[in-house]
Amino acid sequence: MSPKARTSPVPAATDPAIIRNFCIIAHIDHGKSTLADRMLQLTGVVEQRDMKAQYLDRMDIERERGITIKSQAVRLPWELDGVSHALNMIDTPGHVDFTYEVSRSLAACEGAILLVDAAQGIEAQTLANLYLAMENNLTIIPVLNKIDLPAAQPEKYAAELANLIGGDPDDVLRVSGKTGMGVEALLDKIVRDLPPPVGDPNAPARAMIFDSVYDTYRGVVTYVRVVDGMLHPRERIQMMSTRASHELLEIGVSSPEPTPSKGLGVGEVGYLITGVKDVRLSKVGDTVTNLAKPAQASLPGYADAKPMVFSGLYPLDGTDYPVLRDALEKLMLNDAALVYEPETSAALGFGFRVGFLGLLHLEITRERLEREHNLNLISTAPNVEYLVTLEDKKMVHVTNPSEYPTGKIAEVREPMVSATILAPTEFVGAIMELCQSRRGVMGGMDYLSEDRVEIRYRLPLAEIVFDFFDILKSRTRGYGSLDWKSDGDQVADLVKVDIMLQGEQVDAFSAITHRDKAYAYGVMMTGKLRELIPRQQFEVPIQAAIGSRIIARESIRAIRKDVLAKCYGGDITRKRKLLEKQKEGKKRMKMVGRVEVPQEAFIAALTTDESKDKVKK
Ligand SMILES: Nc1nc2c(ncn2[C@@H]2O[C@H](COP(=O)(O)OP(=O)(O)OP(=O)(O)O)[C@@H](O)[C@H]2O)c(=O)[nH]1
Repeated sequence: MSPKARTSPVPAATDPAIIRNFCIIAHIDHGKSTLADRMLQLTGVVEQRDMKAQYLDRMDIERERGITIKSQAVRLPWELDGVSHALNMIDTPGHVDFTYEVSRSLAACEGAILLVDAAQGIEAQTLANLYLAMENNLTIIPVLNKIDLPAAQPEKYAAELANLIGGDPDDVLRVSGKTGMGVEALLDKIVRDLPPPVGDPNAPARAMIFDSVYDTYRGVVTYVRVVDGMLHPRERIQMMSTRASHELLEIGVSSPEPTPSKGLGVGEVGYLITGVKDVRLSKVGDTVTNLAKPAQASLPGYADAKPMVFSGLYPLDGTDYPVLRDALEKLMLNDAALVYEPETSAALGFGFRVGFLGLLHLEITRERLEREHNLNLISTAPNVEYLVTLEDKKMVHVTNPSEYPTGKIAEVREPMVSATILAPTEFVGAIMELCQSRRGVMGGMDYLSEDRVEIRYRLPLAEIVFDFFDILKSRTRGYGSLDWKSDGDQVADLVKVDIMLQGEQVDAFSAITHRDKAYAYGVMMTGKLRELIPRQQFEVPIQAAIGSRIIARESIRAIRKDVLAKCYGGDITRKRKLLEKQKEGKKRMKMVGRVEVPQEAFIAALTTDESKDKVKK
């Protein structure tokens, strides 16, 4: 049957019986966005000629990197047995940094397609997302994707999936998002197997906000799922957490372009526009109700996204500070997970301490700031947040080594995570060794099949958030996958290592590390700086210290750079030119005490390999 024959105009879907709300959950790269593309095409909502890969990934960065960052919701018409249905599909991100987006989307659905690459099998985020879906009581449709690949092993992985969620391996659908094979059958199965939404159409309206995005032209666009009652355009609505009221300027569904409608009823997923300019006024997790007939109780919300990693962002050119401030403000309109506050560094000048969900989030934010606002930025070495208790019982939250208290410290607590690693059994030894070296404590181990194992560890966040995944990948030859979630905190033996140039402390290079690793950090940093800082007219000692104890030392020998050395004779204009040029060069230097440090040295010393050139995890 041709795709057209199976689709019909979107019905005014106020009858919940014909609605199905679902999301696609998968490990990163298992093909969610490609499958979503095929569904858009098969249901006819996107014309063949307008189709482009990853249709729903709207941000440039999403397209370039081939990853989904923001969730998207689209309505798809699908006819089964002569009845028109409205399927609301919510595409979700796969990377662990954006898990909070996934959990929000799940709460708006009745069902989830659990998509597994037929050449890879179950991976860590497959499990993590499956557990999230189960916690939300979703009906799960297991699907193997990429069956067109020669390396696909559908039999093996269908058995693995059936073993994991129960059921018969033959019931696991096999599709190819690339060729479209099996996708029609999947759409049929969604209609047949997923329960329609239930809610009370006559009750006061209650709609849950699962995403809010800032659009330059339309202001904040809020995505909602209506649970009870109905929302109409032009009526006044109320946000239940703040009691703030707004007029509904527009309400509609994305299919996938925004299409205004006459209202949204029980079970519907759509967008609303109120004219507010700040996503925080349309907070994710909040409940929207009618002002005239407000609901009694709000829907259960979600936990706020909590920043895990902090880094200082400084403009290379100090005069760009106001531009950076405005840019951050704008970005925050769209990214409720981003937090920032101004900070100053003796070495880098004025900047901001910014909290991120993880390194990928940091990198994407930095890239967007640089690209969309034409900024050149230095980001300082990322840090987790420590809780320091002083002997006088005062407690300090430290997100920046320069805030580390100098007084008598009673204890320092660091954030912990519980991590799940999936890999072929042959790598168990290598994985355990890696986790052990990162101060991990093993929680358990399960065999998913005879050649795949799930290993659980409790580890300090600081030990896994930076380069752990890369090392895991290389030690498992690319087969290991990792997922983690935060798991309280723990007392740790941490120290602050300071770096000094000619006896002057350079705050931007300080770090908080475990005592056992302080020496290695000191040696690494002093060595790196010796290479990076040009020789000066006097000798420059570079020292690493814990308090007043020096743990590593290097020195840069003196030199006097005479730019006029090659200029014999008395050509005054040429001499002046050379001296002018030297002055220009010096502008790019930062003075640390009497030492001139080139900007590049800061960038190179602070750029850990994983905060650079990293594309996908
Ligand atoms: N051969 C084949 N390749 C596929 C299929 N589906 C997806 N791919 C490829 O797999 C890669 C990842 O696909 P995406 O759709 O971007 O994966 P994703 O799960 O959406 O990734 P995130 O959005 O980053 O979570 C791309 O290179 C796709 O072209 C398929 O059915 N067959």
